[in-house]
Amino acid sequence: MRTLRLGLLGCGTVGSGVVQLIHQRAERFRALGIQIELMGVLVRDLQRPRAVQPDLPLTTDASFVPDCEVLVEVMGGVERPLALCRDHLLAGKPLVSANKAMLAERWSELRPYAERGQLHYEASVMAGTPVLGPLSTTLRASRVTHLEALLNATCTFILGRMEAGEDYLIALREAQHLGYAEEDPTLDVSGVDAAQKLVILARLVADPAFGLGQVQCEGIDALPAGFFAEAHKAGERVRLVAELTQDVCGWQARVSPRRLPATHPFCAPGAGRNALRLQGEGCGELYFAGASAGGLVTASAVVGDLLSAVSGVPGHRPLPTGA
Ligand SMILES: NC(=O)C1=CN([C@@H]2O[C@H](COP(=O)(O)OP(=O)(O)OC[C@H]3O[C@@H](n4cnc5c(N)ncnc54)[C@H](OP(=O)(O)O)[C@@H]3O)[C@@H](O)[C@H]2O)C=CC1
Ligand SMILES: N[C@@H](CC=O)C(=O)O
Repeated sequence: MRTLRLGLLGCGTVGSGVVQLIHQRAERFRALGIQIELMGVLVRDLQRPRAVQPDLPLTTDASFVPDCEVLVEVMGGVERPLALCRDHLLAGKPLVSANKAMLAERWSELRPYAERGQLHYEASVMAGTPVLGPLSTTLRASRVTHLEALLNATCTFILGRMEAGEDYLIALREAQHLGYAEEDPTLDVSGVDAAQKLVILARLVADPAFGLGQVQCEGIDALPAGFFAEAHKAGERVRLVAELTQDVCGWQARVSPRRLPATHPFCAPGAGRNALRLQGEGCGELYFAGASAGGLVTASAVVGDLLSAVSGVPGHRPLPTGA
C-alpha cells in the first residue's frame, strides 16, 4: 500500500463533501494500492463551524502545498488559487479543480498543463453530471456542430421558484442557502458563471483557444420588464440558455434568458438540474442532464477525478490545435 500525499485547498460546500467522500470511498483508493494522507486543508477562518471530522488538518497556512503529490482546489477565486497551484503545476504534478472562474480567465497560463493532461476539472461544468469526460475522450471522433445547455443551477432554481410564485430575491437567498450559488452570487445571476462554463466546453469541442470575451452574455438579473410575466401568461418557461453555434463567421457563443415551451426538455422539473444537448457529426444528438450544484454532487466529480489522477489517467485535454 502506497501513501499518497494530498492537499485540499478549501473546505466549504464542495470541500466538505470531498472530505466526506474520500473517507467513504477509502476502499476504492485501497483497491488501487493507495492510502490517502491529507497533508493540509486550507481555509480562511479556523473558527467557522463546518460539518467535518474534528481531526481534519485544517489550517490557514499554505506551507504544506509543496509537499503534496496531488492538489485538490475547491476554494474559488482566480489569482489566489493560481498562485497556490503554480509551482505544483510547474513540477508536473496533477491538479483537480472545480474552479471554472480560474479555468475560464487564466487559460493562457493553464492551457499547457491541460494539454499535458495534468488538469482534471470535471466538476467545473455541470458539477456531478459528467460531460467534460465524454467530450474530451469518447466524443473526439465526432465533430460537434451545435451545443445548447442550462449551465447555472442557481438560475434554473430561481426561475423555477419564480414560476411557483416566489419572489426573485427570496429565491436567490434559498439558492445560497442550498449551496448552489457562488460566494458572489452576481456571477450566477449575471450569466458570467454560465459563460465561464461555456468557454470550458468550447475549448473541448470547438477551439482550444476560445476566450471568455467571445461569449455574448446576458443574465436573469436584468430581465426586460414583462419578459417573465408574458412568458408565464403564454404557458412558457424562462431559462438561462448557453449556446454554441457555428456560422460563416466561425463559432458564436451566447448566454441569454430564453422563453421555451413548457414541454421543452430544459423545463423538466428538478431544482439544481442542468442539461446539455449537443448535435455532432458522428455521435448524432446527445443529451446529458442531472443535478449540477451542491456539496456532495460536486464532490462526486472531484473525487472521481482524483481517482483518475491517482490511477495515472490524464485529465481533460482541450481539442488539439488545428483539429
Ligand atoms: N457549490 C457548488 O455547487 C459548486 C461549486 N463549484 C466551484 O467549487 C469551488 C468551491 O465552491 P464552494 O465550496 O461552493 O465555495 P465555498 O465558499 O463554500 O468554500 C470555499 C472554501 O475555500 C476557502 N477559501 C476561500 N478563499 C480562500 C483563501 N483566500 N484562502 C484560504 N481559503 C480560502 C474557504 O474558507 P472558509 O471556509 O474559512 O471561508 C472555504 O472553505 C468554486 O470554485 C466554485 O465555483 C463548482 C461546481 C459546483
Ligand atoms: N453557482 C454554480 C454552482 C455550480 O457550478 C451554479 O449555480 O451552477
